[in-house]
Amino acid sequence: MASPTGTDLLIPFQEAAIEDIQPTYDRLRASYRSGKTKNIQFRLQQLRKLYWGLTDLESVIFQSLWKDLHKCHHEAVLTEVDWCKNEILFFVKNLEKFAKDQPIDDVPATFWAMKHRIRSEPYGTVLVVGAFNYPFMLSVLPLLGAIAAGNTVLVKPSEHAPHTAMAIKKLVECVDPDCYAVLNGALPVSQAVLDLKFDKIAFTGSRAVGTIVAKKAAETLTPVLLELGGQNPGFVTKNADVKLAARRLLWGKCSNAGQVCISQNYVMVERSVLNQFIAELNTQYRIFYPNGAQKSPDFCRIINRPSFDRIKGMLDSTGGKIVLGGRTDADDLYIEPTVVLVDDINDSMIIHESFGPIWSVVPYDDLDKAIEFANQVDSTPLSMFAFGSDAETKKIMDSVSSGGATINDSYTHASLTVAPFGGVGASGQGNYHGKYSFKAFSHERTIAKVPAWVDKLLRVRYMPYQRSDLERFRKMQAGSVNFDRQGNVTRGLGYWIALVLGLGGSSAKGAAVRWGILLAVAVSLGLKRKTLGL
Ligand SMILES: NC(=O)C1=CN([C@@H]2O[C@H](COP(=O)(O)OP(=O)(O)OC[C@H]3O[C@@H](n4cnc5c(N)ncnc54)[C@H](O)[C@@H]3O)[C@@H](O)[C@H]2O)C=CC1
Ligand SMILES: CC1=C(/C=C/C(C)=C/C=C/C(C)=C/C=C/C=C(C)/C=C/C=C(C)/C=C/C=C(\C)C(=O)O)C(C)(C)CCC1
Repeated sequence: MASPTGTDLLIPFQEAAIEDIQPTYDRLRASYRSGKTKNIQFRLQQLRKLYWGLTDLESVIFQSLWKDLHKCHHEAVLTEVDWCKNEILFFVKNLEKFAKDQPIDDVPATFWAMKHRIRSEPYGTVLVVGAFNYPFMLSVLPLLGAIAAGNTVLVKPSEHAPHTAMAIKKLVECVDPDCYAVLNGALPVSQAVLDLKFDKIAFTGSRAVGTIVAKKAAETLTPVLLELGGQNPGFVTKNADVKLAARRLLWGKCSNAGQVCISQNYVMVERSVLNQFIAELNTQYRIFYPNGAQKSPDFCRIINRPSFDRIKGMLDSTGGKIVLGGRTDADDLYIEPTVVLVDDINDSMIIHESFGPIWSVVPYDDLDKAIEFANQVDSTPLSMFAFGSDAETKKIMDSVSSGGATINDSYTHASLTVAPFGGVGASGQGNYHGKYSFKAFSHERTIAKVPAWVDKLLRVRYMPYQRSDLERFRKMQAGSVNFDRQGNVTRGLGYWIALVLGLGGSSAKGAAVRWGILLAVAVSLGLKRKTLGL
C-alpha cells in the first residue's frame, strides 16, 4: 500500500501547560484510590475501547508516523499499529487468566492448610515515558500492560515525534479520562512530571536520561522499568552463511533507518570472509533499493537535525574506510545506509551508539579476541547477533552477555511479541511485552489464609517454647540431603531403589515411559504365545 503522504489528518503539537500537570496527576491518583481500575471487567472494557479507538485513528497514526519519521505504511503497520492491536487482543483473551490468584509451587506439607497464593495487584499510578524511534508502539505497549494490570496511567510520549505524540493523546481520549492521561511536552514538562511521585515508572530512552530517571525515582524508592540502549555487537565467522548474514544484518540497519535500539552497532567479521561479506552487503543494498535508499518510499529519515548532526559527526570523525554508502543530505535528514571498515576500538563508530543507518565492520582473526573486543566495548548490550557454526555461536553466546540475542539473524528475538523484552546491566532493567507486561506492572502479593483449627499445628511458634515441639517440627520440615561436604552428589539407598524401579533412570516421567514400553512388549509377547498355542 502507498505511504500516507497526506497531511490533512495531522494534529498540531500542543504542549501541556505546567499548571495542568498536578491536577491531572491528582485525578489519576484519586481514581486509583477509588478502586475502579481493580475491576477486571472495567480494564477489559478500556482495552476493547482502545482497540476500536486505535482502529478508527489508524489513518491519523500513519500520517503522523510519515510526517515525523518518513515511516512507510508497511513498517508502520508491522512495527507500530498492528503490534499494539495484537497486544490488546492478547490481553482481552488472557487477562482474566492472568489476574486470577496463582498457586505457589513446592509448598511443604506443613503449610498446606494455610492456603498461600499469589495475587497480582496493580502498583497504583504509573508513569510511561516513550522514545522517538517507534513513537507510537513504545508509548502504547507499556500503557496497555499498565492498564491490563489495573493501574491508572500517565503517558509522556517523545516530543521529537510531535504528530505521533498528539495521535497518542487523541487515542487515549477514548478511554476513561479519570484513569488515563497523556501529557505532551519537552524538557520542562518531563521534569515537572518526574517531580511527582509515581508507583512505577516505565522509561524507554537513552542511558543518559535513564540514569536521570533512575536517580529521581530512587529518591522516593519508586520501582523502574528501564528500556535503554547500548552498543550491540554482531559476529560473522568463516563458517557462517555469509550472504545470508549480510542480507539480514543490512535489513536490521535499513528498517526504521537503523533507529532501532536492538540493531547492531558494529559487526566482528572473520578476516577470511571479510571481502565476501562487504561485497554481499553492496549486492543486497542494490536489491533492497535499486534506485538508492533516498528515492525509496521504504526508507525512513532521521528524526531531527540534532540527531542527523550526531550521526554524521560519527562518520566525519571515523578513522575507518567507508565500504557501503556514505551519502548524506541534511535538508532531507537523509543518511544513506553506510558501513565503515574499522579496526580501532576507540573509533567514533565504535564508542558511540549509532542509532541510525550507519554501522561498522571490524575484521578479526581470533574469535577469542573478537569476544574480548565486544566485552570491552559494552559488556551488557541490549542485543547481540551471532552467525557461524553451532560451536562458534554457542561460544559467543556463552561469552557475551546481552538483553536478548538472535542466532543467524538480525533482531528476530524481539519480533516475537509474547517473549520478554528487556536489557541487562546498563542496557536496562526489567522486561515487558505480553504476559511480561502484565507482570511488569503488577505487584505479586503473597497471601495466606490461616484457618483457626491449624493453631494446633502452630503450637511450635507459641511461647513458652518447648524443645519437643521444635524437634518434631524440624523432623517434619527436614528435606533430604543428597550431597556431601565437598558438594558432590551422594547416592543413597533411595537413589538405587529409584534406579531399579525406574528401570535405569530416576526421573518419574522416563520411568513411566519405560514401564509402558515394557508392559506393551510383555503383552504383545503374551498374545504371540497364545496365538502360537504355546
Ligand atoms: N530498550 C528499548 O526498548 C529502547 C531504547 N531506546 C534508546 O533510546 C535512545 C533514543 O531515544 P530518545 O528518544 O532519543 O531518548 P531520550 O533519552 O532522549 O528520550 C526519551 C524520553 O525521555 C524524555 N526526557 C528527555 N530528557 C529528560 C529528562 N531530563 N528528564 C525526564 N525525561 C526526559 C524525552 O522527552 C523522551 O520522552 C537510544 O539510546 C536507544 O537505544 C530507544 C528505543 C527502545
Ligand atoms: C506464514 C507462514 C509461515 C511462517 C512465517 C513466518 C514465521 C514469518 C515470520 C516473519 C517475521 C518474523 C517478520 C518480522 C518482521 C519484523 C519487522 C518488520 C520488524 C521488527 C522490528 C522490531 C522488533 C523493532 C523493535 C524495536 C524496538 C523495540 C526499539 O528500537 O525500540 C510458515 C511457517 C513458513 C508456513 C507458511 C505460512
